[in-house]
Amino acid sequence: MALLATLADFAEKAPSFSATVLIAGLTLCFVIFLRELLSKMRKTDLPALPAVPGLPIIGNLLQLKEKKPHKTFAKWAETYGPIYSIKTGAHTLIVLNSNEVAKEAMVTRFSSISSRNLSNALLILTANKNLVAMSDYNDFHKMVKRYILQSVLGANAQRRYRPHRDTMVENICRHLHDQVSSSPDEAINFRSVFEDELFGLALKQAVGNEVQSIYVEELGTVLSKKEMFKVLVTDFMAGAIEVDWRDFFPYMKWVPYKSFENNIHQITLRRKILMRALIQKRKQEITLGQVANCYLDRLLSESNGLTEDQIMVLLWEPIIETSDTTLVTSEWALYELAKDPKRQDRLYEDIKNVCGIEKMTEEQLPLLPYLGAIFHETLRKHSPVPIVPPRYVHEDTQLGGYFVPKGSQIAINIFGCNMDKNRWEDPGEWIPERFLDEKYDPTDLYKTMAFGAGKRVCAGSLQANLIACMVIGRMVQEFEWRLEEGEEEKVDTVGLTTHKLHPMQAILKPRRSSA
Ligand code: HEM
Repeated sequence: MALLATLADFAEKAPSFSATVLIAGLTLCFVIFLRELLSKMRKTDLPALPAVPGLPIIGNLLQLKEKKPHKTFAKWAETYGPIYSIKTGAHTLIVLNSNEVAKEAMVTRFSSISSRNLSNALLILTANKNLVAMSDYNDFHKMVKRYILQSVLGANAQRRYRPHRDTMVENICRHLHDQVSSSPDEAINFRSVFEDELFGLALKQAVGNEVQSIYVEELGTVLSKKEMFKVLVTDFMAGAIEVDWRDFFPYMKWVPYKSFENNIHQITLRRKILMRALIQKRKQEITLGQVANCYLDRLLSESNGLTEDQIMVLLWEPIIETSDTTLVTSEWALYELAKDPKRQDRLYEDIKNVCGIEKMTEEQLPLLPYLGAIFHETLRKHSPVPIVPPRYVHEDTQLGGYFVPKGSQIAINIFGCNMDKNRWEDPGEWIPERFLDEKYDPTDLYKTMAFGAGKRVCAGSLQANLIACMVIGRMVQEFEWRLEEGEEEKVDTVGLTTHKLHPMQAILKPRRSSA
């Protein structure tokens, strides 16, 4: 009111027309300012978030020493509820553990929480957020998401790559048959066979062929496919969980941490050199007129505006994404089936009823709802991406009825959502039948939060579904699976995604001849 009176007083002394305009303008500004202030005050009237008690300066960091924060977060949710805050050094991290609050953050309040907050390691490894999955939500993101969907992950592109997937599945069957026939009583490491084939598929989609080896001029040596896998996949996965303590104390950024920096820079440099060689190889093939219809061809033809470094990381993205989470899902599903003969028999009978003596095909997937249920239950219990790459709140907002201030970081704990006792009966048990309930649409890929939600939902969910379901189904159609003794207890995970720490060892008995 005092401000309004001062304005009136000022107007009396000013020439009448311009004074009226001025008063109107200033009054409008004041009303806007007042509205903003009131809306802020209303927000802060919301209750404060429950906070997990921690220590001064370091907050809850010591409680997160074990490299499986998703499990600690889910445990805290039992005491503090589905949404609470913790302190990670200088930062406030808001942790979401139920489908309701996670969806509110990913869909309803997305516009206030749409940018990424990456660790120092991830910033370097993603060449400053140049991946579709790690970029902020902006024009660059929309453009490169369109590229990857049109060229690799969308329905049309996946139809084009169908022969590659079929070849991959049959190669896996052939390798396993060979191993079983040469040593029938020996346990088999399914992962080592699948990993190699899946990486081959990733290379075919990205650069047009499987590349069994490549001469890398900058290294002066030939790299085998196994060595390429290490440079492009394994090293990144290890680097991504490297902790730089300066992430938690930004005011200490000036302190050098040489061992961390050297390690991450080495990983990035080796990847860059190898990707450059792969790109060079494809460019030579293009000049020779070899058609491949791969992602690189598209990136090169669309490259106006994309730098060489951007093309390199964008091309690398589907290689790492194809090679990891689908493998995690398929291995856990086969582990659960090998442990559970009754459910394995049920799946086998279903496949036999639908396919007879013929090999199962992708066209038959919609006719196999139990296989679909196995896929979704595995995604739920083993949450391949347990925590969504952190988001950043760039304007004041609210979640779950609590005020969430600008500057907070958000961790969406998918594992916590999938273990929520209020949503899932016996969440710790693997019960695929729960997804046969008629409340679920069999074609819905998003029955759990495994793929995220909203505008940043996983772009690779269709590919993941096709590959994992075909691999699980064909493996059970081809072999009877039993865990080797002592395997049942080996449920520990390692890494950024929920990789089985000990690759599954299973005894396989062929159900069909290798022909
Ligand atoms: C079972 C397998 C998979 C799971 C559980 C999974 C899960 C996820 C999750 C949780 C996100 C983050 C969503 C967010 O930030 O809100 C994501 C994003 C993404 N995923 Fe997947 N993913 C899988 C397979 C794949 C595959 C095979 C590819 C590609 C080859 C892929 C490509 C992507 C991309 C490009 C994004 C970024 C989407 C965007 O930011 O707009 N994913 N995925």
